[in-house]
Amino acid sequence: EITKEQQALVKSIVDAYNRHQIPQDVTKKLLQEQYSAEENFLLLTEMATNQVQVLVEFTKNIPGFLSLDREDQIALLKGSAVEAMFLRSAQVLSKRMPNGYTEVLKERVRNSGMSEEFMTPMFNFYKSIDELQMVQEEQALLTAVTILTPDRPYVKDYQAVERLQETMLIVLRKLCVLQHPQDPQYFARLLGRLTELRTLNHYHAEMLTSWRMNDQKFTPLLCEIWDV
Ligand SMILES: Cc1cc(C(=O)O[C@@H]2C[C@H]3CC[C@]2(C)C3(C)C)ccc1N
Repeated sequence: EITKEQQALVKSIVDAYNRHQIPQDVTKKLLQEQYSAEENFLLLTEMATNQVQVLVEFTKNIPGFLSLDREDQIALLKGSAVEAMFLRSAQVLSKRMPNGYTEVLKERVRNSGMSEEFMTPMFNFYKSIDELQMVQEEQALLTAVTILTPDRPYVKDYQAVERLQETMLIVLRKLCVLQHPQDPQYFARLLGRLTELRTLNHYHAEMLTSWRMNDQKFTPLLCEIWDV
């Protein structure tokens, strides 16, 4: 019951999602560089900067995104960057990574000057995403749904964004029914993760402030996307 048009939509989104992955050199560094707090923080900065670049490239490939008002495109990117990054890194951190990466990244996050109060919700989120065992179509569509959230600050044409998000949600729901026939609540649980994601915005904003206070170095791209 997925139409030809919807199949084409899913294919283009999954291709974009896979085309813009985190380059191997960033993940390889995770295993090689030494473990000083400074080195860890620099690695996370590089990882975050890269994830924002990957996010921008992926977003440009979401059918219809580039036909939105230019300023709304920026508002959606800035409004969803944290959530999209946590979704993407949840996949990087998921068990399916080559063994050891997950633990190494967790260790580096733990020893990077990030305080415990952000660590807990972050790793709880990673665990809840891992339990869903999403297929790549679901991961890519859920990221597109997150980016196309109409109620971000400064979005002017709410309806235009809502229409695009609606298209993605309809396809995602069909995919979930086909992919998890034994679990009729699966789609609802996926959307529940988006609610959990929004709470991470708050923790992330505080994390940025605490890093700022310790005069930690950010890259220009990270300063631009988060107005720091
Ligand atoms: C401004 C700034 C932000 C981050 C960040 O958001 O990191 C993200 C939070 C977790 C989710 C994706 C991250 C890279 C993570 C795995 C550390 C990392 C370094 C940095 N200088």
